Amino acid sequence: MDAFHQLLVEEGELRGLIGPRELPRLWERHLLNSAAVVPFLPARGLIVDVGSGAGLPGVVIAAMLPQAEIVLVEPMERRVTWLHDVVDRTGLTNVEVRRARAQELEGALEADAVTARAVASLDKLFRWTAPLVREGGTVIAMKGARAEEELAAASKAMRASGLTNGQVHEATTIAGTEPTRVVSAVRGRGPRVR
Ligand SMILES: C[S@@+](CC[C@H](N)C(=O)[O-])C[C@H]1O[C@@H](n2cnc3c(N)ncnc32)[C@H](O)[C@@H]1O
Repeated sequence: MDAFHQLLVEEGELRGLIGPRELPRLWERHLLNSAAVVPFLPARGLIVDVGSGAGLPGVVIAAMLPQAEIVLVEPMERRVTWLHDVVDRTGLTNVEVRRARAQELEGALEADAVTARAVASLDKLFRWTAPLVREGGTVIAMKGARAEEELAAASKAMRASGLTNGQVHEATTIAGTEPTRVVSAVRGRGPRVR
């Protein structure tokens, strides 16, 4: 985590990944915020982070769950290059980087959980990520203060994608840091309705 933080400090702004105002608050706003999803994930198995960008939350998850396999999915070449550099320079051995849009990977991955932070509206996310999750697996989306409203608005897309049990959880890592909202949904049994 320290090595990742250091890389973001040294190169994050230069490589267009993080705004200058974010640098002093990388730990709280980005790294600890990303760490808040970890309790919602399995300690082992395949976890796919869609739209990883600078590596959030995927790289943080990989560092915190060394027994899980993490696939970072990112379509932008520049960001994919960065993610490969991060993997090389942090020495993480449980990470694979895939250059793709989530929608292009249907049938290619059967994840135990898929995560996404600041990637798209929930209705889009449900449609993009549900096909990447095994039955009984979970979709985990990090959302802001309006998570409940967004979940209500996306309930049709959630069901149409074969997901059930949509819930909003408030999550924090250490006392004093701003809580974040985590939306979870489970891939149900039965045929998906499109
Ligand atoms: C606002 S950034 C957030 C990056 C990171 N998750 C974070 O929290 O800092 C959104 C990222 O999602 C990626 N993205 C956009 N559409 C996508 C799609 N259909 N599939 C996968 N990634 C996508 C973008 O290239 C971008 O890197």
